[in-house]
Amino acid sequence: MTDTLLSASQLRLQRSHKTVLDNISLTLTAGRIMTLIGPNGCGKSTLIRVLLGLEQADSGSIQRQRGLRVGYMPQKLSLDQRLPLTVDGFLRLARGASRQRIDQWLKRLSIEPLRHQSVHGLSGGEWQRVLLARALLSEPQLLILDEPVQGVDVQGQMELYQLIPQLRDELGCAVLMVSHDLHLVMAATDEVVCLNGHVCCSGHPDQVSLDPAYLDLFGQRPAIAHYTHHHDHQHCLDGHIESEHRGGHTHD
Ligand SMILES: Nc1ncnc2c1ncn2[C@@H]1O[C@H](COP(=O)(O)OP(=O)(O)OP(=O)(O)O)[C@@H](O)[C@H]1O
Repeated sequence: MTDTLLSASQLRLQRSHKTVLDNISLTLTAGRIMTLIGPNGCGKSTLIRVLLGLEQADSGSIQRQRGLRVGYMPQKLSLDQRLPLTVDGFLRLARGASRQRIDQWLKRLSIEPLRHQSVHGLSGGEWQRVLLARALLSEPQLLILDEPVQGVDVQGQMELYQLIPQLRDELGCAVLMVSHDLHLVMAATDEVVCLNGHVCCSGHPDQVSLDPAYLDLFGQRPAIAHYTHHHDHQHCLDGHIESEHRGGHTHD
């Protein structure tokens, strides 16, 4: 099947006598978004590292499409604080970086004004967008995002989860992402895999949210009441209001 970019079969991995991954199989297909969800320590990041080839499973197999271009946004990236590095300089270090692509993704992700800023002074949300830009520089066929919204405020989380399907449409890529909250990613995913060492359940988010295995793991949570704020204008990154979008109220 030509649309299959990566397929993993019966992955098992033990660390210090603990079974971290137990009989995991999954298939990533062009144009589809898969979300891994599960409690802390259930093996999400380890699975991603195994799929990326950064860690070796004890058994099982992984087949990748030949020459597959993968963009990876890690959960953590530690940079030496003593290293003077601007956003532009950081992005230029990435695989696939070219002047044109850096310009393109800085604009597309609305972080152009950060270009000459030090990476060490960025807010959590700004840093996540820079990491996303870095993952996109190789024009990936498969985009892997390990907790892309950590450190991002609720409004920013919504915006990022809206952006991900848009990027999928623009690039035609597959997306594999890790999230802690099924309700937040509901609209931004085609398939959810609920992990707890093994695959507890998987399928469309509507199905998974009602699956007894999911409810066992996460409990019968009350529906989350999201605060929805209908903004009638847009802000620049420095906090000013963009005048063409200014609506019925103003800020100091
Ligand atoms: N090298 C190792 N030695 C021992 N245990 C390990 C090793 N690597 C991972 N583990 C354990 O494997 C489990 C899965 O870790 P992993 O980071 O994949 O979880 P996660 O689902 O991504 O967690 P979180 O949501 O907190 O990021 C954890 O219990 C972790 O302690």
